[in-house]
Parts: sequence; structure tokens; C-alpha cells
Amino acid sequence: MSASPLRSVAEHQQHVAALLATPHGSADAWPTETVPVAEARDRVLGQAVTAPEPLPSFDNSAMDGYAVRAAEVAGASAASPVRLPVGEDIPAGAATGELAVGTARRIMTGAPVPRGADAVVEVEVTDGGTESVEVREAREAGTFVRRQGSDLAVGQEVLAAGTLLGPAPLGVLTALGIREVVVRRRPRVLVCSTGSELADDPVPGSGQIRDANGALLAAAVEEAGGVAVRQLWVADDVPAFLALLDEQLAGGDVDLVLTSGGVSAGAYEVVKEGLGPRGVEFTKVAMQPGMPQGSGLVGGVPVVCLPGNPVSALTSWEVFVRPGLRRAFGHPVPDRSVVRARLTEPVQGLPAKRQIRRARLDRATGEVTPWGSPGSGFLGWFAGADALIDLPAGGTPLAAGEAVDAWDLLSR
Ligand SMILES: Nc1nc2c(c(=O)[nH]1)N[C@H]1C(S)=C(S)[C@@H](COP(=O)(O)OP(=O)(O)OC[C@H]3O[C@@H](n4cnc5c(N)ncnc54)[C@H](O)[C@@H]3O)O[C@H]1N2
Ligand code: MOO
Repeated sequence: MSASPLRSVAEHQQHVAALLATPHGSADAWPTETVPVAEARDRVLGQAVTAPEPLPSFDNSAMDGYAVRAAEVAGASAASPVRLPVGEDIPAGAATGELAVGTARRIMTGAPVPRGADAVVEVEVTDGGTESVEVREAREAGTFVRRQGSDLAVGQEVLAAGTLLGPAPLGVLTALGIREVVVRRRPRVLVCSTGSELADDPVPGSGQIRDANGALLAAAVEEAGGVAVRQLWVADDVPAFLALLDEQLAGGDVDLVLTSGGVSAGAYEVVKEGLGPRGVEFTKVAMQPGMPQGSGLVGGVPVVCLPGNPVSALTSWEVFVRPGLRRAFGHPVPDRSVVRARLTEPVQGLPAKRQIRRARLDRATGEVTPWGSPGSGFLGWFAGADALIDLPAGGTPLAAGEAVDAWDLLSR
């Protein structure tokens, strides 16, 4: 058997990103849907939003104090205060009223500034009177008045397409009375585990195991902003696998098929044997874990075939699929945060492959601790990790205290 050269991680990242972008061409062309604002958290805005009304919608007070005519308190000082009779209170929620000439009205923060008033004197520079008030400092016209439209004018763009709808965007949409919003559809992912060793039973039979990949990949899809539309399992049976795939794709509701297992060099490589002849490319990437990878289009739908070892499957997801998928629908944060962190213990990577190690990152001290063996069978250790250490090929020994790139798996 001749060994073909390994594809670099960067090259395969680009390859998968291009594949995932293929069906729609660009993130701006990703299909959209309209959802209630109340259900739009963490969605990506599909089209720009402009303000249908001004914000604030009426002139209101920025302080608890007295609505006045600035000209009537122009000369006020501690030594020479101005005294004005006080009219009716204006609490928040009151309708807009009038300010009679030669008077002041108590006004609360957020309450409408009455017609005729052009400034608010904060209560701290007055005697706080309720019948009449002594104003001890002058205030210019406009002071502490939040003008209608001073935050957003009608027609002004509030949110650009591609904005991630977090707290402030959702708040402003609500403030503007917008109840529905156009968002990019979540990528719909079919998660398909393969392997005759997988069992559904609570107590698996001899040689059988539970479908960890199905669970972890479905969770990963949802965490990335996608929907795991269906989570299926198929035995190492090529015709059954292809029949299932064709049936699933016939529905037209899948943006990505994610398989795990059956891509390496053994005798029962169901994914490779089934999809190789259909034009899916199987390649080896210079990465550990996650060397064997498959990718291609089946019936126009991107299919990414991950290796079966759970650590390899999840690492491959992090390195190749998550960033490519998020880019495809225009998520503004396609990549995990990468921090330079100091090792708490020595590590050594591999001579000819980039090695991705599980780790625990101390975000307060910037220290990172390798977590468990580098082997791809240690899902238990992965479960206790919250970062990945990215060791370049070369196999250079690194001492404790040296810096490495750590991918923060808790970053969004
Ligand atoms: N002779 C060679 N053998 C292997 C090579 C190679 O180059 N030459 N590559 C190794 C590497 S690296 C990896 S990674 C694995 C990839 O294997 P497959 O993708 O074909 O996966 P399987 O053989 O089906 O399974 C591997 C391992 O993972 C377990 N598994 C599979 N699916 C699940 C699941 N849904 N949940 C939990 N565990 C799962 C499976 O039982 C195996 O233990 O190949 C190496 N071999
Ligand atoms: O390259 Mo495989 O993914 O470690 O075990």
C-alpha cells in the first residue's frame, strides 16, 4: 500500500468551509425565516432593521428633578437662588402636559418633559420643595432632556444583517415595537452514526457500545446554532446505509449530513465504501486525533464524514465543521477564542501531525493543563476538559511555563 501525502489542517478547513458554503454561495444568500423576537435569542439577523419610530419616542427627563424654562433659572446660584412655584408632579408614565410660564414641575426620570419646558434641574441643586422650589444652579436649555429620536431617528439602521441577536439587539427591537424579525435559518443537520457495534439497549450486548457520537454531535450542532433534525444509526451495511441516506435526503430538509465512523482502513468501512463511489472524497489529514476525513456533496447536500472514535469525531467537528458551518450561515463568531496560555506541565506534540490535546484552561491565570492521554479513545477525559491545546507538527518538547495556543471551548 502506498501512503499518499497527508492534507494539512488548514487546507482541509478551507475545503470543508467551501463545501458547506456551496449550496447557497454566500452567507447573505442563506435562507431566512421570520420568528417572534421573543424566540430570536442567539439567532443571526437575516436583513437589516431600521427604526420604524424614534427612540426615545417622546422628549423625557434624564434625571429626577424639576422641569423648567432654562431662561427662567438663568441667573440661579447658591448665593442668589431662583424660587418658582411648583405645579403638578410628572411621574414616569404620565401623559405629556404643559408647563405654565413662571413655574416648575417635579419630574421623574423617564417622564415626558412638558410642552414649554426646555431643561430639567436635578433635585440635588434645589431645596426639593413641593409647593415652591429653590433652584440653586442655572441649567442651559436642553440639559437633562432626552430628545425624541436622539438615540435612533426614524429610518435609521439599527441592526445590520448578520448581527447576532443578543440582549441589547433584542432589547432595542422590543423598544421599537418590532415583534417579528427575519433571521437566517438554523442549519439543519442530519446526524448519522454508523457501526454494527452500536446498540440502543440500556445494557448493550457483548461487543456492543452506546452511540456516544450521536449524542455529542447533536449537542455540538445545537451549540453552534444549528438544528440536529434527526439523529440516526445505521449498521455496517452499505446498501442499508445508502438507502437510509437517500430516503433522508429526499425530504429536502437537510443542509448538512454528518456521519461518524466507517472512514478508515478496515474491512467494514460503511461510509467510505458507500459514499466513495458517489463522489465523496476520503482523505487523511495531518492531525491527531482526526486523521481520516471524508467530505463531498450527495444529491447537492454537503456530507461530512467524521472518524468514529468519539474524541476524533468531536475534535474534527471543532476544527473543521463548526467553523465552516458557522461561516456558511454568517455567524459573526465562527471560530473559538484562541488564547496564548502557559503550560503547567511539559508536553510534546508529534513530528509529522498537528496534535490537538484536551486541556483545562484557567481563565484567571492564563494557565493550561493537558487533560488525559492524547489518544482518541478517551472520551471520559474529554468530558472533563474545557479547552484544546493546539500543538504544531514538529514534535518540539515544550516545558512547563511555555506558551501554547489554547482553544477555549467555553467561548461562544
Ligand atoms: N489500519 C488502520 N486502522 C485505523 C486507521 C488507519 O489509518 N489504519 N486509522 C485509525 C484512526 S486514526 C481512526 S480515528 C479510526 C477511525 O475509524 P472509523 O472512522 O473507521 O471508525 P470505526 O472504525 O467505525 O470506529 C472507531 C472507534 O470508534 C467507535 N465508535 C464508532 N462510532 C461510535 C459511536 N457512534 N459512538 C461511540 N463510539 C463509536 C468504534 O466502536 C471504534 O472503537 O480508525 C483507526 N484505525
Ligand atoms: O486520527 Mo484518529 O482520529 O486519532 O484516532
